[in-house]
Amino acid sequence: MVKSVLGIIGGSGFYNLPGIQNPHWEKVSSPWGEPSDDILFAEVDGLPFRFLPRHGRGHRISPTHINFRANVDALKRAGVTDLVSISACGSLKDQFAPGHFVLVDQFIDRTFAREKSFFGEGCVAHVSLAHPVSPLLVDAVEQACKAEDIDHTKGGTYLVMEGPQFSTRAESFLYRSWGCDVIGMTNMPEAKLAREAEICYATVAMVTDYDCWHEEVAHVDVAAVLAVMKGNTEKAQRLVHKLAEIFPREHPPCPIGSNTALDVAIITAPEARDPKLMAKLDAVAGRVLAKA
Ligand SMILES: CSC[C@H]1O[C@H](OP(=O)(O)O)[C@H](O)[C@@H]1O
Ligand SMILES: Nc1ncnc2[nH]cnc12
Repeated sequence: MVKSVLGIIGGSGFYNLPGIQNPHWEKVSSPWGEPSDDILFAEVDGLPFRFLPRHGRGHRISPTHINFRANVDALKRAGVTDLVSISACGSLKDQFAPGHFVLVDQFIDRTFAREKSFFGEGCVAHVSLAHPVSPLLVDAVEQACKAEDIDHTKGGTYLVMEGPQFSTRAESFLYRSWGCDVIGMTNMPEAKLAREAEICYATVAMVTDYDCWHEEVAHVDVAAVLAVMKGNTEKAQRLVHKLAEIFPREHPPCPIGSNTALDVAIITAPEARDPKLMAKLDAVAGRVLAKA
């Protein structure tokens, strides 16, 4: 049995986790460049725990400039088996009011200025993203929400926009017409890269605003986001503590194969693979490369 290592990526407003046992920040180097920050290593009742602030402490990095590959690779090197993203988002549905948490299960990726794969020239891979989040991990997050009495909905589609500007009203209405539930700027390519790295992934999308489609609510700005974010972060920190407390110490196999995604993904013949790229893939694809 594989031992679980729980990783959290903290989004806007969530840059640290007070009250955790044996915390220390460690620099984890990655061949994919600079991660957003050092990683906070800690333990919760024997469960290894890792935390990375997505925008860096002090919120220095905008969505487009986050090095998602370095972040996911560094978390993989830090041993993470399960990764929960905690994200601020806009709501595209009346029933998801500010303060509500949506445990997203689908994404539409509209980003266009980001590196989206560890693979490419010298080794081509196509992982499945039909089910981008890992059901057992979402179940555990939901259990923690219930235990902490956090108002939440399981399931929902997160539209990922490039940003950093918020949407136009026409865009907001378009995404509503597509049936999307929430909107943000960060969960792609993060979810794609987690799948390539065989890390189980889930997202807690914490609603801060109604974007700009609502007839009775002013369009989103940073002040509106900040006004709700503090309360959301306090709830998210409680949620993370509870999740770590209840999380299975032995990692169950993922029913959708998140942790074996590369078994059927790499198409490049072994003799045609670029040794330089293969060296960079040592952490992400180590499990399958060791077998080859
Ligand atoms: C400060 S509001 C916009 C900002 O917040 C969200 O980031 P994160 O997912 O890291 O919480 C959103 O995607 C934008 O990057
Ligand atoms: N309305 C919105 N659009 C994109 N990202 C967001 N993050 C928080 N609110 C958002």
